[in-house]
Amino acid sequence: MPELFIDSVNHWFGEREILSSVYINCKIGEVTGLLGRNGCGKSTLLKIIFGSIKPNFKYLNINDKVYKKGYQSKNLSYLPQEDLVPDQIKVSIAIDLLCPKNRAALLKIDLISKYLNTKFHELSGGERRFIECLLMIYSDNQYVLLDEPFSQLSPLFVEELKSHINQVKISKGFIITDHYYKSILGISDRIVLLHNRCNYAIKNEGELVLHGYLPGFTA
Ligand SMILES: Nc1ncnc2c1ncn2[C@@H]1O[C@H](COP(=O)(O)OP(=O)(O)OP(=O)(O)O)[C@@H](O)[C@H]1O
Repeated sequence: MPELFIDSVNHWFGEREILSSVYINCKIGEVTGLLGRNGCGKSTLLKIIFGSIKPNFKYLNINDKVYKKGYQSKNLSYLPQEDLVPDQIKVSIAIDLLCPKNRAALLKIDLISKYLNTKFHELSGGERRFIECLLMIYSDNQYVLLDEPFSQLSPLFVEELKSHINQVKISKGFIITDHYYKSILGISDRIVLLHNRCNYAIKNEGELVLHGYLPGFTA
């Protein structure tokens, strides 16, 4: 099955080791949920996969080909925590640039058709985030990295976004991180926790307590 995986990720910021022998993957048809405490290195890991941070070491493989930077595969979309599209670009132009093959599907979405001729800086923070997430979900690429897609969104937008991810995931692989952990648990086929610089495969919510991500009861 086609797959993106990154192995043996090692990264230091100055004297501090952030990631140590980290592995994460996603297959086509799958959502991998990435959880972890503030500052544990989730965004750094996504940036390393995309290629905007050069780590001390990593092995990145996308569809059986090795890459130095994920974006060089021309098959990887990445939503950073920050704004994605420049302020002065209109929604319609962003669709042409990022999702030409899926324009028709995007035009069926109410908020997109409403704001087609609107510039990104004229949208509210949540509207902008929602549309930027959709641009990545419906991008022409097979693999999609989403860094905190839900955090600025009202509950209805969160549900709508989850439904779009479910609709397209048959032909795509996602790695998604967010602190709306219930949404991540709900939408993911697998959960990876970053903790103490390492990755852990998580089988249930109890293990998130065990590893200190969720608060738990002590005897
Ligand atoms: N450019 C940088 N230079 C030095 N340290 C950095 C840099 N970027 C991030 N860090 C540090 O690396 C650690 C991991 O940061 P990162 O943004 O990857 O965490 P995160 O898991 O995404 O956190 P959050 O959930 O709060 O968004 C943090 O302690 C942060 O202070």
